[in-house]
This record gives sequence, structure tokens and C-alpha cells, in this order.
Amino acid sequence: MSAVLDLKGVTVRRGTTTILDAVDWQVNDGERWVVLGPNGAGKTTLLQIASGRMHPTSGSAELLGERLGKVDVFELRPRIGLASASLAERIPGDETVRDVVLTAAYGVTGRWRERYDDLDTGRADDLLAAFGVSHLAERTFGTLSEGERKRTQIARALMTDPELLLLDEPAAGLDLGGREELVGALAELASDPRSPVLVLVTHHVEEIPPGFTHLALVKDGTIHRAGPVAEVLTAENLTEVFGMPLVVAHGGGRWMARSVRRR
Ligand SMILES: Nc1ncnc2c1ncn2[C@@H]1O[C@H](COP(=O)(O)OP(=O)(O)OP(=O)(O)O)[C@@H](O)[C@H]1O
Repeated sequence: MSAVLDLKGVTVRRGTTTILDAVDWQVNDGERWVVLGPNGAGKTTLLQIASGRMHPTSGSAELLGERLGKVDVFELRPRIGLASASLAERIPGDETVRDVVLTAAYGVTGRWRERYDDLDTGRADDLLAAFGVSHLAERTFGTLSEGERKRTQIARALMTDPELLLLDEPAAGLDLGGREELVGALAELASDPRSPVLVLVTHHVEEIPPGFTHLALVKDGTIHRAGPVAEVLTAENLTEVFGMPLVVAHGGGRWMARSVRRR
């Protein structure tokens, strides 16, 4: 089993703030990780490092066997798919849904003079179908619902056939139906052996799709616990990370958490 992500002592500082504090984290081939933790814990910063969009202040980060700082990140980035709110903001509202996915082949948003061949167009259409948004291919991104946007963004992140797919809060802002559809689509992705290694950031245990294998609990810029989901997702660990008494339940491949009722 080879390491797809290997972080050793990764620290990120901005001014006097330590955002990540000596993080050690290894993600291996075939694994599907959830990164869970409260607001401000450092999850997005961790994904910035994992996607090669930020360098650690100290420590070492190896992505797909390449050490950050010693590799051309522009060659590395197409091998890593990323879907996040900040990337979505850069997608022009008047871009068609098909082009939102297609333009990822060149790592751009907004179609200009690039030429796409039939293979690219075919792949974009297959991805739109896989995420249930084929019927929206000619619509503009700006007219989509939040759930349709999220599914289009994941299709876009998969366009370059990445070896690692990073999803930063893909269910944020979705209603119950939208969340359940997305969790279902991610469960399918997780169960497909051809899928890339997956890392999903979320605030909610209810959003952990069946088939995700590992969990990293993040707190105060550190990975508090990491390992197989069933071992790490305990009431004790969640209580420590969220700083309040919590209980956890598991059923039908899904998880839920709630506070312990006070008498
Ligand atoms: N450039 C910066 N300068 C100073 N502090 C920063 C900077 N960027 C992020 N932070 C702080 O670092 C902490 C971690 O931020 P990050 O966005 O990684 O957390 P997060 O776990 O993704 O949070 P959320 O769940 O709220 O999205 C936050 O307290 C944030 O305010």
C-alpha cells in the first residue's frame, strides 16, 4: 500500500497564529477519508496543503510521492481534484454546466480559446450523467440550485481523472433531500474501486457516506485522532473534539450524533 498523502510535522503559521500545529497524517491507496471537526479547527487549511495550494511553514508534505517545495505544483495539481466553496466562487455564472466540467481539462474556469476533443467532451458528459446532472448540461451554472452546483463541482473535480479527490464541505447549504442525494452519490463513488482516493471534509457525522473507511478528527490545528471510522467515531472522541457531551449512534451504514440530554 503506497502513501498518497504523507504529512510529517506540518505546521502552518500566519503572523502569530498557528493554524496547523505539527500535523502527521498518512493517507494510502484505496482509502476513503473523512476529516471532521468544529469551525476553525484547520480542516480547510489541511486541504489546501493536501491539494498543493499552500506550502507548510515547516514540516514536510508529500503528495502522490512528490514533496511540496521540490515539485512543480502546476504539474501536480491536475492529479489532485478539489471541490470547495472558494473554487466554486470563481466559476462564471454564465458558463454552461457542460463547460464548467469540460474546462477542468485545462485547469481553467471560463471557456476561451482552448480546443477540446471528442474524448474530453465524452468524459464530461459521462461525469454529468454519473452525478445526475446530464439534463442540465446546457443550463448556465448561475441558474442551478445549490445541490445541482455541488454535483457539477464534483464532476468538474473528477474531469482530469485525478489520483486524489478532495471535497471541502460538499453538503454545506443543501436541504435534506439534496444532502441525501449527495451522500448517495458519494457512497457510490466510494464503493467503486476505480475511484481515486477520497478525502471529504465535513462538520456533521450525518454526512459521512457509507463506504468511507477512515476518519481524522481535527481540533485546534491538530489531528486529535485518526484511523478506521468505527474505531475513531466514538462518543468519547467526539465529546473531546467538540467540547460538549455527545453520544453517537450507527445504523444502516450511517452515523448520527447528538448532545447528551441534561436532566
Ligand atoms: N491567513 C490567515 N491568517 C490568520 N488566521 C487564519 C488565516 N487563515 C485561516 N486562519 C484561521 O485559522 C483557523 C483555521 O481555519 P480553517 O479555515 O482551516 O478552519 P476550518 O476547520 O476549515 O473552519 P470552518 O469549519 O469554519 O470552515 C481559523 O481560526 C481561521 O480564522
